Parts: sequence; C-alpha cells; structure tokens
Amino acid sequence: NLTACSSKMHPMWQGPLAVPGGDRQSPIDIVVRKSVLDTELKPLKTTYDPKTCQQIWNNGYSFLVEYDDTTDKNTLKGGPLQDTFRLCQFHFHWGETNDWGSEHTVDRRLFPAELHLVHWNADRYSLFEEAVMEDNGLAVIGVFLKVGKRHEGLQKLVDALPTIRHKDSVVEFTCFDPGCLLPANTDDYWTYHGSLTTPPLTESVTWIVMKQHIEVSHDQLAVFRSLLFTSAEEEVQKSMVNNFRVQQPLRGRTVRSSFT
Ligand SMILES: NS(=O)(=O)c1ccc(NC(=O)NCCCCO)cc1
Ligand SMILES: [Zn+2]
Repeated sequence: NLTACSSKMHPMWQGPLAVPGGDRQSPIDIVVRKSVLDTELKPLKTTYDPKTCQQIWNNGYSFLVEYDDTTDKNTLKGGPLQDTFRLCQFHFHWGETNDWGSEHTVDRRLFPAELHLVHWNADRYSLFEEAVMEDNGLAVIGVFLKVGKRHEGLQKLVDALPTIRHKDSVVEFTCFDPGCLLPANTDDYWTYHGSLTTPPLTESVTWIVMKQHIEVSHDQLAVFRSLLFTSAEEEVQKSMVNNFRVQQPLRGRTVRSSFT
C-alpha cells in the first residue's frame, strides 16, 4: 500500500492550501501512539430510521444519500458529544485504485475508501446551514472501507449508482438503514476537532473516526468509480475518483481515543 504521501490527487481536492486562520483542518493522519486515552468518552449511541431516507444524488464531488432531518428520527448521541445531533446525509471518498482513497489515515495507512455520516447539532441549531458555521455544529462519523467480502447492505445503494452517473442527477431512494454501514464495534474510535474536508472547509466538525473498518467487494467499489464528476452536457466526461482531500497539519491538536 502506498503511504499517504502519494501525490495522485485530483487537483481540485487540494482545495485552498491554507484556509485563512485555519488551524483545525481535516483530514489528518491519526498517529496511534500519540492519541490520548480519554476514559470520560462514552459509547456512541445512534438511532436511525430507514423510512426517513429520501434521495441519492451526485453532487459533482461524491454521491450523497440524504435523510429527512426535520425531526429527531435519526440521532447521534454520546461518545464525545454533549448534545443530540441529527443525521442529514452520508457519502464516501475513494481512489482510482484500491491502494488509496480514504481522507483520514492511521499511522499513514491509506484505505481504499472512507464513509462519512454527517450530523448537525439539533439541540443548538434549527438547520444544517446554521450549524455548519459553528464550533460545535457538526459531528461526522468516519468509517474506513477495506476490499474483501461483499457488503450485502451496501448493494441496494450500489445498484442505484448507475442511475445517477452524472453531476446533479438525483433519484428517489427510500428504506435504507445507514446503521448497516457501521462496523460491529462502534465503541473503539478516535475523536478530534476538525473541519469539513470540502468547501466551505468550515471548522465546525467533531470528528469520530472508527477504529474498525467495514468490508466491501472489489466489484462494489468499482461501481463507485463508474460515477462521473461531470454533468451530462459536458463534452469531456471525467471519472469520479480520487475525491479526497490531502492530509492537513495537526497544529498542536490532540487526538483522543476511547480505547487503549
Ligand atoms: N467530507 S465532509 O467533511 O464529511 C463534508 C460534509 C458535509 C459537507 N457539506 C454539506 O453537507 N453541505 C450541504 C449543505 C446543504 C445541507 O442540506 C461538506 C463536507
Ligand atoms: Zn466526506
């Protein structure tokens, strides 16, 4: 496996190299031996209702599965969080080969892809758009993907991808339980304060990165790569691959772990 220094990045993903005043940017390399055990960290509590799944769409960066976040049907509590957060969407980042694709790394180890479950603080704000600007506005669960056995729960999502190949295509997508994408063990995680990894790169995210990965098949991941960055009208079609941001400086931040 290549280390995280591989320069094969889609240029747009470098984003602005330095966000003005950005000292808590994401993603980062998680140096395991430098993470600090925090015994106050609680187990994560997730409650998701598959019936609140609404649509899946290609936003030109990734594909998003969006949920109705107007009620407290899909919540994330516990872990490092003081408040109740609501799931608004999940999406992935991946590479053009299985050698790289994740945004976070663990001791420089790259994974072929990474899942992000995006939640906003519904105790303090009334909309995602408000929360995205605030220090403790968002909580994103990161889950690494490894290539191995087929993920049965993922297949329904994989089967929908060819219908949203181009940027801005949307299809109705219902009855999907995002909980099926979490690893068996959600008690072991790293957590740190960071940012969105795509514009607006706002520093409003409590990151919760799972230690245990999930497995998907080579073929399932290949379907991710059949998506396009470009809209149907554009003459030159570009494969949606390498949609990850380069690692950002830690700037003195501490990564806490919920386990030894
Ligand atoms: N990769 S990441 O850090 O998890 C991430 C998550 C959300 C966003 N932005 C986002 O969801 N914007 C959507 C705004 C409309 C809300 O419905 C950007 C990056
Ligand atoms: Zn993401």
